[in-house]
Amino acid sequence: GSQHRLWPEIEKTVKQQVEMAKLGVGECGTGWQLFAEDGEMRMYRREEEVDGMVVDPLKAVHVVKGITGHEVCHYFFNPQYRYDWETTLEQMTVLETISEDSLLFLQTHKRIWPASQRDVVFWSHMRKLPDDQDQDGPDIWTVVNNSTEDSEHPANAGKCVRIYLTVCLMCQTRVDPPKDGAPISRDNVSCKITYCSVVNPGGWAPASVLRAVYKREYPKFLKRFTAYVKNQTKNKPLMF
Ligand SMILES: O=S(=O)(CCO)c1ccc(-c2ccc(C3CCCC3)c([C@H]3C[C@H]3c3ccccn3)c2)cc1
Repeated sequence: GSQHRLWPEIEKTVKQQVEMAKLGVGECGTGWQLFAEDGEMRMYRREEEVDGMVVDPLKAVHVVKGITGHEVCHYFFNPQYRYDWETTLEQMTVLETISEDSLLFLQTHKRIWPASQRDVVFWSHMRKLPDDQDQDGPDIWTVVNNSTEDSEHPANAGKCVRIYLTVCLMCQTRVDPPKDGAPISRDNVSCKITYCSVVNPGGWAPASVLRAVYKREYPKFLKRFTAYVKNQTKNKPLMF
């Protein structure tokens, strides 16, 4: 059918974000600093400011047993689950269904004192991609969220400061088949999750407050979200 106005941007951004997510934190020698560790989860950030505002890029890598990349992306992308795991969310609206794997969201996040309340408009796209580093392995599943304009919801028209974000959740599934040729079970799968995010707070907020919020919220978010997916899928058939 005819192309949606956002489709070219979605295509370009998804490819770009997946390539960046594949880059390790050791590579490109730039200053990724480890700021949180919990079991298999490692969280890194780079300290960056734009116009005096903290926009620290974040990259998290986590390995979770018993779930697949398709399942992780399914529960991250679909709006009906979001209030279960996104604790800083106050309001979420699906403004437009662009396609069955692309949605336009408006979200308001809980106010973080002393900063004013924030909202964000972003498109969200879920995609399966061949894993070029492991041709005969399972595909990569990804969800990319990227801020965009929406004429019905202009920035800073109400009480909220509009933020701008790009988020990439990239999932690589690993299957270790049982020796005895038994069918694949949850004990034989694990998922390597790479979560990259850059959030521009949109208006001034004290750097110390923002960095403290990110330090607290991001590890909590990834732990809570992955625990949610494990709990939701534990008695369901595997989704590859
Ligand atoms: O991955 S997603 O696309 C999932 C869909 O919801 C995503 C993640 C995070 C955000 C977000 C938006 C605003 C803020 C701040 C900035 C200044 C004041 C509010 C934060 C800070 C609060 C931190 C935070 C970190 C991680 C998770 C949630 N909260 C995070 C939005 C979307």
